[in-house]
Amino acid sequence: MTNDNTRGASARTGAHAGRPRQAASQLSASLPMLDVDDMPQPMGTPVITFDHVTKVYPAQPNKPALDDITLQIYAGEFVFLVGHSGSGKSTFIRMLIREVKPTQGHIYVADEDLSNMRNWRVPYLRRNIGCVFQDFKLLPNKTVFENVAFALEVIGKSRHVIKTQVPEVLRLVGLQDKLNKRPDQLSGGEQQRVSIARAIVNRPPLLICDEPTGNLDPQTSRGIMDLLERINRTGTTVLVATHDREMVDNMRRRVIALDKGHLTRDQDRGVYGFDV
Ligand SMILES: Nc1ncnc2c1ncn2[C@@H]1O[C@H](COP(=O)(O)OP(=O)(O)OP(=O)(O)O)[C@@H](O)[C@H]1O
Repeated sequence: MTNDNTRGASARTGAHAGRPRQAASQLSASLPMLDVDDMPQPMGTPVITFDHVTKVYPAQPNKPALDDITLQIYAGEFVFLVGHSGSGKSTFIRMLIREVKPTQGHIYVADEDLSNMRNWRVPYLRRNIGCVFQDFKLLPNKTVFENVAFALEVIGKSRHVIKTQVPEVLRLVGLQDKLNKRPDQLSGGEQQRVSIARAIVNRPPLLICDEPTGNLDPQTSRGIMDLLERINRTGTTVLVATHDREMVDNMRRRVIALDKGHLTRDQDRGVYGFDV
């Protein structure tokens, strides 16, 4: 596959050498919530920078999971990460939340270099990144309200904040009538809405979704993508790793394609583009 990089030059330049480091508590402030009407143009400070990032897992020393990836994602963008199974999408995401460190190169989230980040700062990083996974990861014995509230409790938010923000976010995802249901009393689409509500209840500037529609039928998937698009319109940067060809082709957002660990395409208003 050819490297079809159609992004503007400004989206690919800008090494971080010499930039001041920021305290973890300043991450939110440095990732402004933009008021975005349409598709935002790359501008301002990148939310995510990959600077010649390579990841080699010890179990596969001759086959990098990611190989020399350089790219930037800006505040307010909606980006699809696509590629065959094993192309490196999950590794890309796991590195962003510092579950995995690069073997070479640097990753910056809001100017903070994750390679040098002290372990005690990692929870502060993760407060600023909402995560949604294919398998929802809800707590089965807690209600919808409690599942979302838990995300605020663990970071020490007051009962007043919880009482205000949880119903508000559940209204946003259309679950205001299901506050007292347990996950096993909900459909797959509703469970995914709970997990999205949990991911955004603390208003993170960055939302990362790994196969958010992988377990859902096409109509339910469209509802989830509409919701992600609405969240993006409030200014949240959204990164979605997916195999969902129909969704990517319909939404025509930025597409970053990986193939065997290589960045093969980075396209505005892109398409899924792989033969099945
Ligand atoms: N913990 C690990 N140890 C060794 N190799 C790994 C590990 N995790 C992933 N890999 C390898 O790294 C490569 C990229 O895997 P990754 O899971 O990032 O791909 P993916 O695109 O997310 O795949 P999928 O769509 O199936 O989830 C694969 O060759 C995989 O076997």
